[in-house]
Amino acid sequence: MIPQIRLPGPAAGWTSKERQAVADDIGDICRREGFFFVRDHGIPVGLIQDVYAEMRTFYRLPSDEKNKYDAAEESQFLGYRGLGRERSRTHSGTEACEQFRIGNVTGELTLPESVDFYHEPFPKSLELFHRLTDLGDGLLAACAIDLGLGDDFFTGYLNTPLHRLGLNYYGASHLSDVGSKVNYAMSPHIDLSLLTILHQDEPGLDVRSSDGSWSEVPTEPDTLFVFLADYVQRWSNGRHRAAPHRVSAVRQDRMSIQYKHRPDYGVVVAPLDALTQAEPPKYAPLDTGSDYVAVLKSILGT
Ligand SMILES: O=C(O)CCC(=O)C(=O)O
Ligand SMILES: [Fe+2]
Repeated sequence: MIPQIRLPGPAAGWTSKERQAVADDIGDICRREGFFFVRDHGIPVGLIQDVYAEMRTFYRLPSDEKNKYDAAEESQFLGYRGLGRERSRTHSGTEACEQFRIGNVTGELTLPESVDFYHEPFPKSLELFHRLTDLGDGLLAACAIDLGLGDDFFTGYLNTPLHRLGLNYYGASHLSDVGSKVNYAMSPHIDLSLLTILHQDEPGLDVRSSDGSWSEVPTEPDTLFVFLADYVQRWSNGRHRAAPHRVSAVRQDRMSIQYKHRPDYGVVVAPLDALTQAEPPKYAPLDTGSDYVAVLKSILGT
């Protein structure tokens, strides 16, 4: 059973007392499993439905239209990843889905088009992106409180953050179209983010608990699924757990919306001194700029 947390409404309006209450509610869960549902997050279900409508419109376009938005290092990996474009990190094939990313870019890298170009097909998605950024900030502050770091610990690393909204489409025939030899549509992984907030229109997401067992994440229209990811786990020296997840072999059309809350470009994430006194560092430092670009280049083959 996945825990469900009731939030005190839209995160942009949380008082420090409310943030503390959220920290009290999620702290134990973050330390044990790192995933949970949230209700009463203040994001209208209608907005989420509008995003699915935008996705349906986009993914029905002919390939040459979609490929105009092709994701590459030059686009800071915003844009479209067609079927067969993203390599699996765990097997020799590709992920069995089409994807689109919108989000922020960094001034430290160049972008050939205006960022608005990539947001053009997705105005409602951009609105959702901003609301999820508020929620990500609030949940991250609650994590920081639970870790004893103070609620604004992460804000210094979030000046021009590279948050991302992923819009994924898993078509009923995509697994066979890419000749997949494995029984899942997206390989098991943890996200390269601080935390991720996800909504799915159909089941398909599986999450791995700390005892190693996988369970299916149910679909609940008015709740969001939250899981912790690499950077929080690394920074906290594993005190907060990143949740491995995958997408099972999908036999019908399925869409997911995942918001990845990310720090600035070029932050070196390493276990914090304050959290490595009892235990030695378990994770190597990771650069949210060069290391992130290297991972994306390796999976997108650019
Ligand atoms: O589609 C999903 O439910 C999960 C996708 C995912 O894990 C990702 O894009 O990182
Ligand atoms: Fe993921």
